Amino acid sequence: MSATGADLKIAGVEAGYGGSTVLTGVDLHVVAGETVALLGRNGVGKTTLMSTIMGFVSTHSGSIHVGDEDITSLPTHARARVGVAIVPQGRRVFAPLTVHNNLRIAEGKHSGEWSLERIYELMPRLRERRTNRGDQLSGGEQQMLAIGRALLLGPRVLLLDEPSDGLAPAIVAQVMGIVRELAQEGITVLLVEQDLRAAFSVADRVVVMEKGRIVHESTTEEFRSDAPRARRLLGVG
Ligand SMILES: Nc1ncnc2c1ncn2[C@@H]1O[C@H](COP(=O)(O)OP(=O)(O)OP(=O)(O)O)[C@@H](O)[C@H]1O
Repeated sequence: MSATGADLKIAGVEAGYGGSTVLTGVDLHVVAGETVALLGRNGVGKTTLMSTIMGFVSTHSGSIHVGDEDITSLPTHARARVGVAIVPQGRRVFAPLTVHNNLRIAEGKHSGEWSLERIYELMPRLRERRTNRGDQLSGGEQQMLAIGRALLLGPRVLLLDEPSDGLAPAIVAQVMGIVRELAQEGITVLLVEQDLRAAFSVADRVVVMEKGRIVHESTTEEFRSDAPRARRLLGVG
């Protein structure tokens, strides 16, 4: 059956590394079941926001809620239990392990509705490659494996950090097709993406970060209809 997404509410979040503040007051509400693309120039804090939602980076002030639960001070493993999972930038699959074992490690921890069988149904390529090691996979296959590992945690909110990075256009389209299917399942998706075409192909809404805060929010359609504004916000040609 379909997974139920949860609201992700970020209010006044300031966070950073050691003494330096990267997020300077992020307000963002992703509604349950929505797919939001988080865009912005390099270094504005997109990955830092993802890391802060996961608890890899601690929040200095403000709050993060998933559904009714305040996760602001929870350790990462407890956030995962509440239903937040990340597909990190760079994929980070276990190179020496087979596809199957990469998935089985994640499977042990989950309580959700994603079985290994369901992952293989969603991404048949992984079933074909199940006895291959992580480091024998193509970039696209690694991305699918990283998505599979996150799904086995039973997420209500799924964070994807630049899933198209380094992939050929045809493979990007395939990965975005998978993201669309997850959205159709009702999972809440927050997607950091440099490939605008890819982002637009899945996102209901677009939010743009600049200097550690959200400076623009609109529907994808509205964002696309104003190319000069998009160029100004993203610094792209
Ligand atoms: N582990 C870290 N330790 C210290 N500073 C960091 C760390 N990671 C990122 N930063 C700094 O935080 C700022 C925001 O970086 P972040 O990676 O969040 O931006 P981004 O918008 O995701 O950029 P990109 O699109 O290049 O990934 C940058 O100034 C960066 O140098």
